[in-house]
Amino acid sequence: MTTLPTPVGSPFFYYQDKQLFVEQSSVKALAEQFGTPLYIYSKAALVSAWHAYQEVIDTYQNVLVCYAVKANSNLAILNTFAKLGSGFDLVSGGELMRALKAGADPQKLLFSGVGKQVWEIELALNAGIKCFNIESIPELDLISQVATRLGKKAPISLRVNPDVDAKTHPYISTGLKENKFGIDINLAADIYAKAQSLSGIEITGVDCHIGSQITEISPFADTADRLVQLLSTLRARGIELHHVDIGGGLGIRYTDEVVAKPLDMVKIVKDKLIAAGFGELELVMEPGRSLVGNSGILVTQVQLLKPTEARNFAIVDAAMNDLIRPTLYDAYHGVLAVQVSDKASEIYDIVGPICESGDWLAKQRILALQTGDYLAIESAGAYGFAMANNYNTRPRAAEILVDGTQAHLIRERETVEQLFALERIV
Ligand SMILES: Cc1ncc(COP(=O)(O)O)c(C=O)c1O
Ligand SMILES: N[C@@H](CCCC[NH3+])C(=O)O
Repeated sequence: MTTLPTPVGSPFFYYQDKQLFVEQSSVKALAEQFGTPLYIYSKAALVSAWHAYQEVIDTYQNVLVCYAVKANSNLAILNTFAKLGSGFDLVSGGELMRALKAGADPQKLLFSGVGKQVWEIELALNAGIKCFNIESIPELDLISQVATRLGKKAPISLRVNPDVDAKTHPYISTGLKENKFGIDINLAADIYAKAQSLSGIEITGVDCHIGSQITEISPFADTADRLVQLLSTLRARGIELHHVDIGGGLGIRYTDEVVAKPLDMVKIVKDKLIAAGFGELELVMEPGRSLVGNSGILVTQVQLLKPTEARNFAIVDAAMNDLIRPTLYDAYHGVLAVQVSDKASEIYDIVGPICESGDWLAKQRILALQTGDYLAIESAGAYGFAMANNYNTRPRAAEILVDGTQAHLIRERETVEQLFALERIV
């Protein structure tokens, strides 16, 4: 008897007759129809992930969830969340244009990031976004100048760096003193006082984001303690805010992680705010990965098997340019056979065709493989396609959104001609 693997994270990916399905659609049929490498997202999984945040909104009312566009910025994904009522957290003018194109409400847009440029600030001011999350004093001055020139006031939060340990991978931790992000929380009260005196600035909130793929609640609790201290200092100085933005960062299950629900995390933060007399402030959140990560897979086809003395390599048609997380963070992604075989299993490293030793997607996985088989790389909905690139002149993959039995092509596969269309021989 062949035991079927268990997909992680979402019930919308499952096996039926040894075949992997996304909702009511066969992954093999989609791979044959659209080719590989292929990103496939489940609409039901996206909506279900949103519902975990809707539960927070329903429980506490005065809550705004702003999906972090960087995690997966496809217009169809943004539109799905916009229709569910989501706002968006943006880090570039490009993301702002995407969000507007996808139907975002400008009043639910946040602009984060350490290096906002003048054209991006102008675009955001003219769109009438909810808030700029400010990361430094020079940025505060710049935004005030641009707003004054346009005859506007820029609504701002200071992104404070609470110096808490998010207990995650160092490359995706952002709330420690040595990270480039945010403003030292101990300096924030004075900078708010300065902001009050700037002609182009309207203070509306405080913001923080301590890192990504956080699985424990305690770093959020520590952050809430630090925020409450700051809010009290500001109140004593006569500065009242409208909202508290606790950022994103909740993790997902890649293997066996047990991750807190958004409501459980928010309850701890809200309890602290309420106890300190700040319960009436609007709560803003910027989740990315937890809304999309386990809603997507990357499907790839085995090109050939290459046994060597040290390793069995399965060389597949997806590579580090399609999904860079293993190479960049040593990240683990589950690998599922799209069609489970009764043949004997072996241990494989799943690698791409790119000329880098770091070009691997998974190591030491037990699989029964032959040339032509399809594999699904799990938990690829967040920071997958969004971080894809064209290294080795590889066109980026197509993207499909499955809704029940229907599959919508939401991004065509790039062509090689498109990759050099902007280049000139001189
Ligand atoms: C400012 C900001 N907000 C939100 C996010 C989304 O984070 P996550 O995908 O971990 O929820 C990020 C990325 O980590 C970020 O840098
Ligand atoms: N790209 C990272 C997350 C970074 C989040 C950006 N602040 C990842 O794949 O895990």
